[in-house]
Amino acid sequence: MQTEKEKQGDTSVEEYVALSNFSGSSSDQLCFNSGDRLLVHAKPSSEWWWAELYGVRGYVPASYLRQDAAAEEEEDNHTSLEDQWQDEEYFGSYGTLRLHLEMLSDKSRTEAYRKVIVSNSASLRSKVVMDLGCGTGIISLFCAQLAQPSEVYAVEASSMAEYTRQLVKQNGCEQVVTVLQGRAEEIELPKQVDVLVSEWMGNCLLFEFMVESVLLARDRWLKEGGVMWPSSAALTLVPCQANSYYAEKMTFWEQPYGLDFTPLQPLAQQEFFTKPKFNHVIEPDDCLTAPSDVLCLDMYTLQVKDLEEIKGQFHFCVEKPGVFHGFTSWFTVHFESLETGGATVELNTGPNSQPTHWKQTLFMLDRPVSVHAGDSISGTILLRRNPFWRRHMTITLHWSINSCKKETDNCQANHRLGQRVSPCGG
Ligand SMILES: N=C(N)NC/C=C/[C@H]1O[C@@H](n2cnc3c(N)ncnc32)[C@H](O)[C@@H]1O
Repeated sequence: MQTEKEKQGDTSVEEYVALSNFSGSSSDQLCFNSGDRLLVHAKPSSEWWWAELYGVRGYVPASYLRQDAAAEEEEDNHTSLEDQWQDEEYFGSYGTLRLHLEMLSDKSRTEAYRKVIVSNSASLRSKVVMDLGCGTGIISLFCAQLAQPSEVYAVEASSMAEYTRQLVKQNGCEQVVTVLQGRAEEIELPKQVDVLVSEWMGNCLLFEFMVESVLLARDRWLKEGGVMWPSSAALTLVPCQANSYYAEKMTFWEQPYGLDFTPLQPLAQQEFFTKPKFNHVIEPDDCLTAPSDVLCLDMYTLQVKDLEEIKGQFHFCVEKPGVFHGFTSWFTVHFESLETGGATVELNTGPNSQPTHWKQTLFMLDRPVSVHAGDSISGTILLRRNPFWRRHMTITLHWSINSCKKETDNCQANHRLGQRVSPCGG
């Protein structure tokens, strides 16, 4: 039987299977559905391929496709959904103390949740609370100690749950707090809840995609009119300088020990500047413009399907001359008051707030660009969830710099374009 390749008589054509639906966002992109068999004619980049479906050709995202043979292979030793969520590794990592110690040692984060409980203690009286992904149970213990809810369901999927039960007992909270071990989207709660509280935010806000579990639990267990904590979340971006990082990873090769190692600089760019730097600490002075919230999530209306692709736009006005090395991002979440008109609590992980264990995330440009006051940097950010590895995403930044140099007495805007595609995952 002739394969598609033989039929096409075109040796370079390969057949791939679509893993997920894709609705293109521009006329040169091909729309397809999960299971469609596409003919890939060219792979101009690692991100976008030129493919054909039912005789129509267009660009398709490579991460949505599996090589046909591999797809059959996968069919045979079927990759389970748990594997696509990497549950064993993920919940295994939360079964040890390392990450819980890091989160508990983060005063800014933990105090923010305590402040939410304290400032809503009166309204929490007789309420039913779900603490999703409770870890050691710190938020549930705050609720039981600092307020008088009638029930707190502390849900934890990892093996930490058995210790959390001991901590609840050790602190005399077993009358109020019930620890339930299991994935929040699978366990049964005794009743609906008035408040769903969770500390789900990952790097770049969404990495780990624990937020999906929060949304599923909201739809299943939150009473009509119930409260989500956090209530909203925003991802913030700012064009920035990163002189020390640039010096450390790039300038270094110019003259190590008096030798010229510059032929290694293209390697350094590929190895150090094509992936996000998660543990970056940006100084306020490194910001070239005012920061801007590029994505805003409303935890009451956000749907799981919205998480596949989230788009934002930005337009930054450069305030001072400097070197544009890249973009830095961080997030802020807000906790609305249980009382109408009550004070909102904010947890801001940016450079002008108390440091947190998330720090900030730096996306380096391939090469730095000098900018001047009055220039503008505008473009788009696209968070695209990986259709296969469900805790991962790719962040794509497109930008253009419009600079208006008055050197020749007239304003010639010169247009410099850029793109950074960053895989955000393990
Ligand atoms: N990354 C940040 N900020 N926090 C990570 C916080 C993760 C904690 O929540 C638990 N967890 C995560 N997802 C679920 C789920 N669907 N059901 C039950 N427990 C879950 C993990 O085992 C950690 O203990």
